[in-house]
Amino acid sequence: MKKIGVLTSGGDAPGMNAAIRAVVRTAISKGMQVFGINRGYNGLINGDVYEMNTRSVSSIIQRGGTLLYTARCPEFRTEEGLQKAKKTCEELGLEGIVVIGGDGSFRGAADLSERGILCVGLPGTIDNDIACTEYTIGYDTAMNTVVEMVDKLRDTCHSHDRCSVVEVMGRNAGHIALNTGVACGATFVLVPELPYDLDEVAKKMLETKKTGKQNFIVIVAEGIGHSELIAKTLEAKTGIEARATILGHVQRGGSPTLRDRVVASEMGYYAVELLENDIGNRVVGMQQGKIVDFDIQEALSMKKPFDEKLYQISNTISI
Ligand SMILES: Nc1ncnc2c1ncn2[C@@H]1O[C@H](COP(=O)(O)OP(=O)(O)OP(=O)(O)O)[C@@H](O)[C@H]1O
Ligand SMILES: O=P(O)(O)OC[C@H]1O[C@](O)(CO)[C@@H](O)[C@@H]1O
Ligand SMILES: [Mg+2]
Repeated sequence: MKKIGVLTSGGDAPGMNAAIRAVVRTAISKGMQVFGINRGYNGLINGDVYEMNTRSVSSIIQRGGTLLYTARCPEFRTEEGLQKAKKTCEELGLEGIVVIGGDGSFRGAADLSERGILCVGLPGTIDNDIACTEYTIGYDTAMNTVVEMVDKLRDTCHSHDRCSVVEVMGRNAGHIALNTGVACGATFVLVPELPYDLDEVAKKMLETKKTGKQNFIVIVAEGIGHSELIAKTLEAKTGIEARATILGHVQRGGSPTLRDRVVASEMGYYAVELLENDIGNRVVGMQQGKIVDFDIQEALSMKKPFDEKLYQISNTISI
């Protein structure tokens, strides 16, 4: 392959820029031409594409967001949209595309691969909810943002002897909630993967209060939601004043951590190696710390286990 494209799609994630940089520079170092596609699959449909060089990606490794912008593109789910995208690729001579995004973006990448444009997916989402990989680009940065915010909430909870109910992102996955809960010493973590009972949460708050505990953090995963109602309910059940905070999109921004920059660089390099060898319809992932790749359909059919051991550890030591 001599000409490839790169795009970002779905929700953005810190480290996407580091991945774009790695793709562009690896491709150029291998004598390939590389084109940036703006706003996900929209750019492919509308021909919003430009040739990149080594300097196009200068000084972006430390920046959050994505230089190529991102979008959700309903038209790409139609045959007409896919044919328009294919036509853009054929006109430009693009033989392969690196798609940085989540599971939806990978479905689109599989559809385009089936139509002759070989795509390689890189997992870019803060949620870490992609089954074929232990790690997704953006996860570490988002969790560190949550930890920084919850530490601030802890300060004011401490001053007022309160409970802070903090809702964190993760769509239908509780990985961010569980890990940040452990890291912030949360009394309870509520995740969509496991059943919960607010009577149990209240009971634990009251029991630990008896031993001298004066302030409380309860982490609620986005998939559970209703954090305002949860705060009110816990206040009514315990008599401890509670406030809800929904952290929201602040979790999607910011300068990527070392881990996100390094993993994004490794995965970007790996994706170009696949395309260089005319291998497409693959998703790049990490297994036991090593970068590996899977057939897209196989990757999409996998199920990600939830770390119940860590949940148990969290409950045991937050007393
Ligand atoms: N089944 C599908 N077939 C073809 N294209 C799809 C399909 N699902 C999603 N896409 C394309 O991928 C884009 C991104 O998908 P989606 O909005 O699900 O985000 P994602 O990649 O899963 O990322 P995240 O969940 O992290 O935000 C969609 O807007 C659409 O263009
Ligand atoms: O960009 P939007 O549409 O607000 O998406 C928010 C969703 O995207 C994510 O940030 C990443 O998948 C989820 O955690 C969240 O549910
Ligand atoms: Mg998704």
